[in-house]
Amino acid sequence: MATDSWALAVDEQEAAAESVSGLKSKDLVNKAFLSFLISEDKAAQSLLNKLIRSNLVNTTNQVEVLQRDPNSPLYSVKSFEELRLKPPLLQGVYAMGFNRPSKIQENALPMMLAEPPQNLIAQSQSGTGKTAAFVLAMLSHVDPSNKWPQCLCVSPTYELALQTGKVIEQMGKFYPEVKLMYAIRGNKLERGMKLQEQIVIGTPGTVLDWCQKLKFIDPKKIKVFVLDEADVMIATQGHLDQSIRIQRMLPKTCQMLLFSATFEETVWNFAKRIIPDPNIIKLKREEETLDTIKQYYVVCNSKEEKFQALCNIYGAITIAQAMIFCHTRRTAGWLAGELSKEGHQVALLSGEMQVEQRAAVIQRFREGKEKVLVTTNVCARGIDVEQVSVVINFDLPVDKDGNPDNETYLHRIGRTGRFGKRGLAINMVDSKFSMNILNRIQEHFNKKIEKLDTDDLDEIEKIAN
Ligand SMILES: Nc1ncnc2c1ncn2[C@@H]1O[C@H](COP(=O)(O)OP(=O)(O)OP(=O)(O)O)[C@@H](O)[C@H]1O
Repeated sequence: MATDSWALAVDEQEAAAESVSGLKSKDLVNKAFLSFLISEDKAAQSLLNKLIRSNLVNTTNQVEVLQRDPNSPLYSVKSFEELRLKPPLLQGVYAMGFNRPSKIQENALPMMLAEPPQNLIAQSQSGTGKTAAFVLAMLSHVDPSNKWPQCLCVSPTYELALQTGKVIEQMGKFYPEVKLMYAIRGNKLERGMKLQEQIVIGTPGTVLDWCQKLKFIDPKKIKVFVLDEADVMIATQGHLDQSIRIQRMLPKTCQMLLFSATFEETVWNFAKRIIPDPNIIKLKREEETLDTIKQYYVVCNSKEEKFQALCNIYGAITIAQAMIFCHTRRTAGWLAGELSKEGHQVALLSGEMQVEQRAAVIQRFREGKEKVLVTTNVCARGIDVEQVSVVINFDLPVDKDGNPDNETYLHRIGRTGRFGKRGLAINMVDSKFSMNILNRIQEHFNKKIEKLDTDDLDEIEKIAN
């Protein structure tokens, strides 16, 4: 981030922090609730992931397939040719730079393109090719000579719908007869009109209105129904019911597809309710491990001392890029300011930034324009920055009850086996409380965290080897 805009961000942050300190307790509760809402904003996180991702996420895990009819042969394809796609679609796929189907696509595409249509519930982490898969299925099933909606896709938010719409436009670039319409709030149509576009993508509330109240869409003519980001969907009040109400209007013959990045019990229950007789495809997330990470802790008495320890570390070893986690926005803002004064190029990821602004900060960091990324956990959740060799827990991760947040600890510093790069993690301890958290984290993972004396430059130098 350029110094000016960075300074601005810090100013804003500090102003926010000051306004918090001046609040009465009731307001503080509201503020806490607000930040809880932000932290739980799955839709924002999902969008952020989409915006910053440039590549397919590969995993070494195997896809699990559960077929509705276990006797029917299981097809998987290793090339797009095998799918016998319409030529303009194959052209679209190649123009997007896809050489071969991703792991999940190998199994999902033959199922989705089969005749008669099959229903599918598919779960795999973000970036594994789900969107591209269902977009291809929708485009394949459309009959462009019929001028009415045939495919309906619901997404949890306007922004996510737009992102999927972009993929439809890209992949359908050589298939201009197929038209797309966005069913999103603000897209006002004349009463009594009937849509001519073959694919409609939108948010559940508007899609429901367009099918039921305004009758722009005849749900009985829908051939493919896609419910995207089911985990995000059910986290939003009202979306679950609206999705079910849309689904009930569709004909029995309609193909129903549901996608989710995670599979908690609640998502499962919803998926089973909404998708009749499904095939199921699951691709587990690659486990993270601490095996290739050297872990240290430093004992300090205050945040100023922690900052000094950090400077000593920077003075002794060369750090290509580091990510520093703080507990609060206020600390993050302060620390970014101090580091900047020391001449570091600092990026600050802050909770009140718009999702696009956050994506831009991460993108710049990825490109190496900044060497240090200071952030709170809330902002960085779900973001994998594999290139970072050093992670500093300026504050240790704790949950809302003050217990160690082991999962977050692992996610911050762990690496997936495949990338296995060596890493360095430094934990700052500044009280009995945080020492206790550190010990419990150590016990939980059964991995020793070594003490580091940051006043001893020789000792610090050794950790870099
Ligand atoms: N077969 C493929 N070959 C190469 N790249 C692909 C392939 N399929 C998808 N991609 C690319 O990989 C990235 C992730 O794909 P996609 O968005 O479809 O995944 P996703 O599982 O839907 O993730 P999300 O839910 O976050 O969107 C995109 O940049 C997409 O263009």
